[in-house]
Amino acid sequence: MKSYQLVVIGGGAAGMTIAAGAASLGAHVALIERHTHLGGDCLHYGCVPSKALIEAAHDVYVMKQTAEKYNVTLNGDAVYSKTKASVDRARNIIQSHDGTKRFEDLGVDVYIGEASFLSANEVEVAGQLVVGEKFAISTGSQPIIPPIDGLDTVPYLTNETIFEQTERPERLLVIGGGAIGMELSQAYAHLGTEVTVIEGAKSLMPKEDKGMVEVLQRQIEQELVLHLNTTVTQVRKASGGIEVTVETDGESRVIETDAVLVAVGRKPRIEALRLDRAGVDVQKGYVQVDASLRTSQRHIFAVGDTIQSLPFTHVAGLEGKTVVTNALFGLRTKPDYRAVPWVTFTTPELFHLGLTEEEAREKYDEIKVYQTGLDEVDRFVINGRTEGRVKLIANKRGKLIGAHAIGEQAGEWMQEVVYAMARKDKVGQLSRVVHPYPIRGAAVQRAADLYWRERLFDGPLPKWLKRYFDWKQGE
Ligand SMILES: Cc1cc2nc3c(=O)[nH]c(=O)nc-3n(C[C@H](O)[C@H](O)[C@H](O)COP(=O)(O)OP(=O)(O)OC[C@H]3O[C@@H](n4cnc5c(N)ncnc54)[C@H](O)[C@@H]3O)c2cc1C
Ligand SMILES: NC(=O)c1ccc[n+]([C@@H]2O[C@H](COP(=O)([O-])OP(=O)(O)OC[C@H]3O[C@@H](n4cnc5c(N)ncnc54)[C@H](O)[C@@H]3O)[C@@H](O)[C@H]2O)c1
Repeated sequence: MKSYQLVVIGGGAAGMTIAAGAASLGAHVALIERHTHLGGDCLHYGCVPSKALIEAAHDVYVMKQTAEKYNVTLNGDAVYSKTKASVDRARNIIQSHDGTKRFEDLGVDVYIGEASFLSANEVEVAGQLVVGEKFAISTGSQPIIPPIDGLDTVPYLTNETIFEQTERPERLLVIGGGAIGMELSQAYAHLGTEVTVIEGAKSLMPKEDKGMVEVLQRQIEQELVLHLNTTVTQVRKASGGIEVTVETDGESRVIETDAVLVAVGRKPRIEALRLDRAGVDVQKGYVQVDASLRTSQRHIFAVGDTIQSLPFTHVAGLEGKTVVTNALFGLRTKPDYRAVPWVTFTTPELFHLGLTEEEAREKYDEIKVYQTGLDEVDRFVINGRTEGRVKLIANKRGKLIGAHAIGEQAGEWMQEVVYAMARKDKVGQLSRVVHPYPIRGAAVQRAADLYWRERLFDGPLPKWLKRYFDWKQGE
């Protein structure tokens, strides 16, 4: 039996941040991971392989578009083993930065095995007893598998298996039109797969600003088949592949496919932890925490995808840093979620910060919306990639409360708005930032310029100025 000042359970984005931070400050730390590798979902089954796949698929898409544009004939299809090699390469390199050795060098004891609480201060892992003064639960999440008749009779894919496929399916049916569904369905479509997406809701990506989703939907519908407001009622093996029965407005139809990807959301991975034995409260499947990320047992913290905050790697990191100081020094600091952006890496990219227009209208009596199409921004015109828009949302005093964009590389050039929101800037301040001509970020400035145009030209000022200049002329 060994005892530690801090025991971190789960070696993903949040757990690695906590273990490295606490050990660097000199604490005695244990890090427990059920897989033989650290890195968590983001590195092995999430962000990294998905972005590598998207990038490879994007290369193929751009290559085909470019060939068509310049009248070049391409022979043959992209070989999937090369795409898979890009995915493996990205994972391997990043894994080498985040391997067990890095943590052992920092003085962390790494335990490999699935942890379960025996009591509020003891966990068992691979037959060993580990005792802790403080604990951090960072065990992440797992895919939700909907109760669809026959789904378990076919080898359906999830984010945990799709990146291991060595062959590209000719036909892919994706259940769920959210972040994973959109990113992966489009990537496979770009690689040449015939893709069908089944989304239960009336629109794609319900958490996103509607104006942005409209643009995405227009693009997506050119590349794959989309069924909204549709449910899957049955899945079964057939001689030619897999038959999926779907229902829209009471009407059934059967779709034949070679593979099915389930992407209908995620839930915390906490069953194995036996939180009941530690006395940690769980509600609706999430670990309950207060604003300082303490659970119902004050010495046990929970972070990342196990709690009901924002399920992103950068948020897991933000929460992990908060836990280091709170657990080691007994502080009550809170993660600041006010300026947390996220990006869906579709083509074009979808950027989200703060309130959507729909949420802002519900929350405030009066809001201001400043938006511009990318066809009004020179760099997008030059590149011939004008599909997209930027929307800045402000309260009646002009303070930024939301920002959304869809466009080529929107995740990169919208970052200046995150800085502005974190500084509690007004929209007008973004207009004063000098942007080198002709970068894509000028789209932000162009939308922000509308703030001044409204103030200067839509009010009484132009009338007064006209009178003044008429008077001067007549002097
Ligand atoms: C396909 C996909 C794409 C994504 N893309 C992005 C993206 O582009 N950007 C972004 O910000 N987010 C993305 N995400 C979300 C992101 O992956 C998660 O929000 C992030 O990984 C959460 O970090 P975490 O530390 O909470 O959990 P994880 O990174 O999943 O780490 C949890 C770790 O705990 C381990 N564990 C679980 N139970 C136990 C146990 N009992 N004992 C020991 N160890 C245990 C797991 O094996 C895992 O290693 C994506 C997710 C998916 C599925
Ligand atoms: N770029 C990124 O940052 C990124 C990328 C991928 C995933 N993620 C993270 O992973 C999380 C999970 O992604 P996800 O796509 O699984 O979930 P999601 O919540 O984003 O989307 C799930 C979708 O499935 C639909 N749905 C639910 N049940 C259904 C059913 N039975 N039939 C048809 N449709 C159904 C929902 O209406 C929703 O649109 C995201 O919330 C996000 O935080 C992030």
